[in-house]
Amino acid sequence: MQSMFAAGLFAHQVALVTGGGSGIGLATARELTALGASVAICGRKMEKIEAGLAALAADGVPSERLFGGTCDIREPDQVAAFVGQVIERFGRIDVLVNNAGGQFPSPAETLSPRGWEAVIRNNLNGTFFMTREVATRAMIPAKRGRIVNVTAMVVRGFPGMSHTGAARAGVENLTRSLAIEWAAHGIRVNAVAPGNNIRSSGTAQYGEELLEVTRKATPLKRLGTPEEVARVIVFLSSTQNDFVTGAVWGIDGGQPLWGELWPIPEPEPQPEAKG
Ligand SMILES: CCCCCCCCCCC/C=C/C(=O)SCCNC(=O)CCNC(=O)[C@H](O)C(C)(C)COP(=O)(O)OP(=O)(O)OC[C@H]1O[C@@H](n2cnc3c(N)ncnc32)[C@H](O)[C@@H]1OP(=O)(O)O
Ligand SMILES: NC(=O)C1=CN([C@@H]2O[C@H](COP(=O)(O)OP(=O)(O)OC[C@H]3O[C@@H](n4cnc5c(N)ncnc54)[C@H](OP(=O)(O)O)[C@@H]3O)[C@@H](O)[C@H]2O)C=CC1
Repeated sequence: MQSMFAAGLFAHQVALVTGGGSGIGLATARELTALGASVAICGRKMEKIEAGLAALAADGVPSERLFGGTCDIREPDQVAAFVGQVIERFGRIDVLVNNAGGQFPSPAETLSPRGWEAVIRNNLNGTFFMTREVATRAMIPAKRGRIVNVTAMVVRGFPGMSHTGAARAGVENLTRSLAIEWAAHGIRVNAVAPGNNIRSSGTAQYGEELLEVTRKATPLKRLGTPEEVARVIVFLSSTQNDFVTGAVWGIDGGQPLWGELWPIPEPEPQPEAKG
């Protein structure tokens, strides 16, 4: 794999990538390890983690620079245990990529309280639990760190998936708050917002038909790749942009600027206000 970054950019550094066993997370882990980082990946399913570790090993990354395990980011005890294992294994954490997340399509009016909570917990709570754990145990004591949150393109709301829209908007705001709170600790906090138009293991679950709708609604008229998202994550994770913090960078082929994202039922015209 040819990298656009300088060889050894992450030498002697340690990165933790949540959801690193597949898709954007794995592409990020591959780029970071190619640049010399030691990487820890986690997810709920061990088979995905094993597949991710195998892909990294096949790239030629030595096993002493790899660590993986199960951790559901929604569970603070599991988060604490995993972060403890990473620190025990590598002694430090320089970079945290909060990539784990996901949701399901549902109109707001039929979304159950448990369905709403499941998605808020998965995307907002989990990101906060992991971030606080890594910051307090590794980054704040070391007075250095870079955190990159992976959200989604929510500037136009997220009709059909309002739960994730709310959660991701929460993560974007958390990004800004922590960028300020932790600036004094030498920690930068940024986010990337992939469009709904990245072809990945994640979007495969939504089917080709919806992906074609999102492609057509993209000014660049193509889908993005996990590697294109990973390169921006890696740039923000590096020391090459030390004056960038609290930013949310879109990777979306111009999608927020133009076009119908996906069909929603045409609303009945509303009566004009009287008086
Ligand atoms: C019409 C608009 C469609 C827009 C499509 C746009 C095109 C693509 C854009 C894609 C952009 C984003 C891409 C990605 O995010 S890639 C990542 C893809 N992966 C996923 O999204 C999967 C992630 N899902 C999960 O991890 C889990 O399903 C989740 C954590 C969300 C929930 O798991 P959990 O174990 O907590 O859930 P439970 O089974 O305990 O259920 C809890 C309640 O949630 C309800 N639920 C769960 N799944 C569904 C479902 N598929 N549909 C409806 N409701 C669901 C469940 O019923 C429970 O509630 P109740 O007890 O009340 O029944
Ligand atoms: N692809 C796209 O177009 C877009 C993607 N995104 C976001 O980008 C991120 C990566 O998505 P992508 O690579 O496409 O999809 P994937 O489904 O391949 O990646 C999601 C990863 O997160 C892990 N994960 C999910 N929930 C949890 C949890 N509670 N605890 C720990 N790990 C978890 C999954 O592993 P496991 O199932 O084993 O837990 C999986 O490895 C996600 O947050 C996604 O929502 C946002 C916008 C668009």
